[in-house]
Amino acid sequence: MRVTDYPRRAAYEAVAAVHRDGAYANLVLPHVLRDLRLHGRDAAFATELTYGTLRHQGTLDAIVGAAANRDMTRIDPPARDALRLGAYQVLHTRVPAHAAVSATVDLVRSVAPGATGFANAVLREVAAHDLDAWIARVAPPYDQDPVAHLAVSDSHPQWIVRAFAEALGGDLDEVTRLLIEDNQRPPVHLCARPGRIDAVELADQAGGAPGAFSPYAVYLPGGAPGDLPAILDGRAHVQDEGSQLVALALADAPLDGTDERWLDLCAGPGGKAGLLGAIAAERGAHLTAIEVAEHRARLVEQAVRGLPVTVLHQDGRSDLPGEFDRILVDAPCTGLGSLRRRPEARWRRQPSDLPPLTRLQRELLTAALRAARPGGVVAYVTCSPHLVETQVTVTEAARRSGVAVDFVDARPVLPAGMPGLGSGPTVQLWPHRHGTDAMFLALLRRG
Ligand SMILES: C[S@@+](CC[C@H](N)C(=O)[O-])C[C@H]1O[C@@H](n2cnc3c(N)ncnc32)[C@H](O)[C@@H]1O
Repeated sequence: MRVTDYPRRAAYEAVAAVHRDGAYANLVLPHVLRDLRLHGRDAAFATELTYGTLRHQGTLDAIVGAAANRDMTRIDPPARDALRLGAYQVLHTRVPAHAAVSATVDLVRSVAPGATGFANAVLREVAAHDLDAWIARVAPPYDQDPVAHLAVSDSHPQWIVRAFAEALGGDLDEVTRLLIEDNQRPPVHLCARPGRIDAVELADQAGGAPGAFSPYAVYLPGGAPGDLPAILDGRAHVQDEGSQLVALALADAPLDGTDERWLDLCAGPGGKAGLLGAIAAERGAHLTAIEVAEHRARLVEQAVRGLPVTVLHQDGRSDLPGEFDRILVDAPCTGLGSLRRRPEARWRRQPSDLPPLTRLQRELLTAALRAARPGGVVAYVTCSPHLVETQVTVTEAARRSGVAVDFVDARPVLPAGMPGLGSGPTVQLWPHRHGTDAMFLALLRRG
């Protein structure tokens, strides 16, 4: 393989590892880039190819399958992944079609030698039409079946498009904007830890800009923020602005009486515990952070070093240590609200994931409601907008908890002037409305 093709080779290795080994792109790609010694523009191109191909896989598969005149499942995995990468370059990048085709054929020659001629013919057919023309050919007509059309045109499984449409009240224009946003490279957000560094100073140091909503958010134009001094010494951490906002909403929810004992029931890896711990330090409160997975409990310990936080490695559904004034339930969920950040997640998640997750969510929220002192506040949070994980879980847990529960309107607790917060009392944030992950927030007060 020519040296100039190492970025494509890297993207192929990463995409193949995702499909073959169940790898996560964000974890495997850095290893591949290191092994192939790719930096700078080559690494950026390999990253763009990997993430873009995985995000657009639904659309690409429909097109490649049509161009090959056979179902994608009948193409051997190495040739299949190489064709996806080639089609991505042809249809979604500025790489000239002839260069994309010949580079992909070179790649196929090394990973699936018997399929070289086939790959050449299929990619030439792909390159014979532009993306819009292909979508018109392969997607069901929008006016007959808009969900099926959007699933192909904007590369999401149908069940996810349907779930988004339900959460957005059936507004298909908004659904389309959301799907388009899910296919973009997400910005990196930092959180300037209260009392440690302010957002303006962090923005200056990082070459970013202060966020629109969270007073602690900084937007970065790109790059890897891990080596910033403020991150290395614990004054800041990487965190989506929506995650900051829901944690802040718990800290700022109105409360009568004592306000010293805070609980984070699902703390790993510790993003929200880091922010809440920094606020607790300023207010003289103490946070207990619970996490059931041992390695994630260790990550929480690292994230809260120097803060008034006790980390407990245990199941959050039982033996909670006493009564609390404020409790965060950042529940395990499908993660459908952060598909921008995990390009393969949409193809891995299945509707069958929902029943066990929603049971766990109900049990964790019930345990939290029972552990809140009378008058205490519980924030239930998911990074999924799926109604079954949001409204249904909250309503069911409140009904079955055996304690009196009132909803607190979450909208006035969020920063003034935030648009698109709906009719309350719960709040759903959206990538296309707020530039955040699609975080859900319900604030509940124990009677
Ligand atoms: C959405 S993540 C929390 C993210 C975290 N709050 C943050 O901001 O970094 C959910 C966490 O709940 C943990 N978890 C799952 N079941 C649990 C249980 N029964 N008790 C406590 N934690 C649990 C998972 O291991 C996972 O780390």
